[in-house]
Amino acid sequence: MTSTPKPLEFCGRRLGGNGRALVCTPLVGRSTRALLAELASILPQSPDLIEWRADFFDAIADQRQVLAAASQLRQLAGSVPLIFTRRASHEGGEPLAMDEDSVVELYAAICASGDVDFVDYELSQSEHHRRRVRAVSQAHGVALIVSCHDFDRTPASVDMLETLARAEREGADIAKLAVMPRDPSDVLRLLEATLQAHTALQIPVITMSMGAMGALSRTCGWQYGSSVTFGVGHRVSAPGQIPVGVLRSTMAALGAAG
Ligand SMILES: O=C1C[C@@](O)(C(=O)O)C[C@@H](O)[C@@H]1O
Repeated sequence: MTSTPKPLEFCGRRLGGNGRALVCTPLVGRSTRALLAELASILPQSPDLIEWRADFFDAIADQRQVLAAASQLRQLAGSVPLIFTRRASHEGGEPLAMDEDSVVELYAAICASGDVDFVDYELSQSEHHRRRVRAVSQAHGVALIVSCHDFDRTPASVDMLETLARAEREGADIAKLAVMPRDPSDVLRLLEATLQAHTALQIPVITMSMGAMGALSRTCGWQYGSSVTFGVGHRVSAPGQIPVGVLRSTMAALGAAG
C-alpha cells in the first residue's frame, strides 16, 4: 500500500503523481475585474490549479457574464488548470437567488465553453441534477469533482469513507470531502479515512479538516493520499486555509525529513 497521492487526469493531461499534493488557490472576486486582479496576484505564486468560486460572483445569474469572465480567466491563467465551482449555501457557499435548474444549465454552458478543466458539484444535490452535470461534463471532456462539506462536525469514520466511495460509484472523476473538527482526534480520523479511501478507491481523493484545528491536514494530507490541498493566494474561501508559500515549504520540509 502506498499513500502517494494519485495524479489528476483531465483533457488528456496528467497533473501530480509526484509524491506531493497539488496546490489549488481559490478566486473569490465579486466582479470580473476583481477576479482578474486576484488571478494576476496569485499566478506569481505558481499554483498548480485555480478554483473559481463562482458563488462569490455578483453576476452569477447572468450566463453571458459568467462565460465572458471564464474566457478572460482562461486566457490569463494560460496552462494552469481551472476548476469551476458554485458552492451551494447549504455546504458553506454564498447564498444565491438562482434555482438549481438554472445552476445546472450554467454548468452545462461552462462545460461547453472549453474554458474550464474541472467542475465541482455536490453529492448532496438531487440525482437528477447530478446526472445532468455528469452528462454535460463528460460530453465536453471536463473532469468532475464530486464534493461533500460538513461545516459543523466530522462525521463517523465509516460515513466519511462511504461518502467518498459513493462519489466514485456515482461517476466522479475525483471525490472531495471537507469536514470540521470539534476536537483534535477528529483531524486524525479524517486523515485515517483519507488513507482508507485512497487505498479503496480507483479515483483520486481530496480531503481536508477545516478551521485552525484542522490546518494540519492541509499540510500533511498528501501523506495519507489526498491529491490536492487548498491554499490562500489572496483571500480564503474556507476556514483554516494556509498561504500557498507556507503550504509549499511545509510540504517540502515534511517530504525531506530523513
Ligand atoms: O471544497 C473546497 C475545499 C474548501 O472548502 C477548503 O476547505 O479548502 C475550499 C473551497 O473553495 C473548495 O471548493
